[in-house]
Amino acid sequence: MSIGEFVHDETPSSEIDRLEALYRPLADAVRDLVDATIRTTVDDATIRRTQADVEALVARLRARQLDGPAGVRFNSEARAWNWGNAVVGQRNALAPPLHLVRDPGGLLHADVVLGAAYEGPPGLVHGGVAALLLDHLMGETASAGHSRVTLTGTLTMRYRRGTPLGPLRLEGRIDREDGRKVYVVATLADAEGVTVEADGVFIVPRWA
Ligand SMILES: CCCCCCCCCC(=O)SCCNC(=O)CCNC(=O)[C@H](O)C(C)(C)COP(=O)(O)OP(=O)(O)OC[C@H]1O[C@@H](n2cnc3c(N)ncnc32)[C@H](O)[C@@H]1OP(=O)(O)O
Repeated sequence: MSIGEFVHDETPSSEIDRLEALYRPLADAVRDLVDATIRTTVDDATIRRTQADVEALVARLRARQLDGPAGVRFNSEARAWNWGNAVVGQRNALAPPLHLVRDPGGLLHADVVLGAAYEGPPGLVHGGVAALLLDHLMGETASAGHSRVTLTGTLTMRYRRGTPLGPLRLEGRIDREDGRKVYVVATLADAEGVTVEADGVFIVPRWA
């Protein structure tokens, strides 16, 4: 990864707010489409008609688009946006998405509801999805409010019990720091308590 992928872009924060408000409902609708596609029991003809409709919508969006991924952009107001991010991308229907909340005292948390699209074992969250969400939350924790860039160096997960689909909470905090290494601990929990514990080393890369 090079620093060239973080692009300085002087789009005002108000315009980013406007674009978020425009795209978020579209991503929500596509997310709903994914869930409906998994769970529908309609007849074959309806499935085929829906497929044609979806293909027409895709063609409409492809009329004008970027050549590659959206990347990460930031302006001089310290506003950063990454439309396609796998966990928080506001235009990404694959992202749950996670809304991160910084608590006084350095804890970062997020409440999320995971549905059928995130299933691994029956009724349970896929282990890789749990790791994905925790990795992102921990990376954001290590970056200390976007004051520095950190990348995941080593991530360790302990799956204590299955995580049921439904409402969940993630929490992360910095345990300690040693030079460019930031040690983060985090949990994923349901209403009954912790299901996954994670600890990781996040590195401020030498190029940052
Ligand atoms: C601001 C926005 C916030 C958004 C948050 C998003 C969170 C998303 C999290 C991710 O998914 S990041 C993507 C997944 N991670 C990567 O792709 C990282 C790939 N690896 C690298 O880019 C480099 O290997 C890395 C930046 C991790 C380290 O390269 P450096 O050249 O900067 O490290 P260097 O070799 O100088 O080592 C510095 C220290 O870190 C230690 N270290 C290096 N790599 C490590 C590693 N992988 N695990 C643990 N420790 C590591 C190394 O031993 C050394 O310790 P000491 O100072 O004690 O000697």
